[in-house]
Parts: sequence; structure tokens; C-alpha cells
Amino acid sequence: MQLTTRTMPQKKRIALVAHDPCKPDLLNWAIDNQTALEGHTIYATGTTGNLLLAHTRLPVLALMSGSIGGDQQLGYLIASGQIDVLVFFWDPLSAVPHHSDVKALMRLATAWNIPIASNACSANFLIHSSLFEQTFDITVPDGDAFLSSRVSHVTQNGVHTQHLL
Ligand SMILES: O=C(CO)COP(=O)(O)O
Repeated sequence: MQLTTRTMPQKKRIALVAHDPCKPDLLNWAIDNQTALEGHTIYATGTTGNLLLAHTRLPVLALMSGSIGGDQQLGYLIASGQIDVLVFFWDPLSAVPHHSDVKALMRLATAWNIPIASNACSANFLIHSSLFEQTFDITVPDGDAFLSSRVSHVTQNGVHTQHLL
């Protein structure tokens, strides 16, 4: 796949998400790191975001609840270069009915090469990294080149475009 570069801004757009058993951990982590988080823009899935609004001073942009679209809203924001960091405390010990959405969110965060933290320890390493407060270039898929190459590949491999008209 062809790649291009995206520059992460100094002021990061951070997505915070937690499954229900992990919400206390995420809330405690956000409270402990409120000062570090304050200079950045915080997005969250609905329940996580409203808990953060109630228990911290952070001006969180709360999306829909994760299981009814919030995970996918975050996936869209990641794929369109509008999220720089994903902090997702997912529960390794229980299944959720919206597993496919969780998987899609993790897949897009990986595909679009953004840093992901899945627990308090990795989140601490991430936000206390010297890279966190800088602008930073990341390699990302070149969406336009990817689309053009697919269109020409499919056309060359037997799609008779006149049948599509
Ligand atoms: O379900 C979630 C992540 O998969 C999180 O959603 P809520 O923050 O609405 O609980």
C-alpha cells in the first residue's frame, strides 16, 4: 500500500474509552493525569465521556455510547486523521455484544498508525513520553492512492465498466 505522512499536532486529539469493568481504572487514571490531559482535546464514547465530565474538569467531547455507534464514530475520526491517540481500557476477562465494533476500532487505530494504550501502565508510558508534547510525523495509508490503485486493478481484472453505467 502507498503511504503518506501526517503530522500530529502538538495539541493532541485523544480518545478515551473503557469497558464497564475498566471504567473505574480509566477514571482514576484521568484524575491522576488531569494536568497532563488538560492541554489536549479529549473525545470519549458516551458513557465513559459522561463519567469523565462528572468526575474531572476535562471538557470531554462525548460521542454516542460505544455499543450503539460510539466505537464506530471514533473509527471514522481515526480514519479521517482527527484522532492522534487512543486510550482504550478494554476488558480482557469478559465478552461484549459489540465485539465486532471493538475489533474494528482497534483495527483502524492500528491501520492508521496511532499510538494505543490499553491499561494504566501503557497509558502512563504514552502520555509521559517526550514525544507526546511535540508535533510528530506519522506514516499513514495514502487513501487517494489506495482508492486509485484499487479502481485500476479491478478495472484491469475484468470489470467491464460499460456494464456499470
Ligand atoms: O462500549 C464501549 C467500548 O467498546 C464504551 O462505550 P461507553 O463509553 O458508552 O460505555
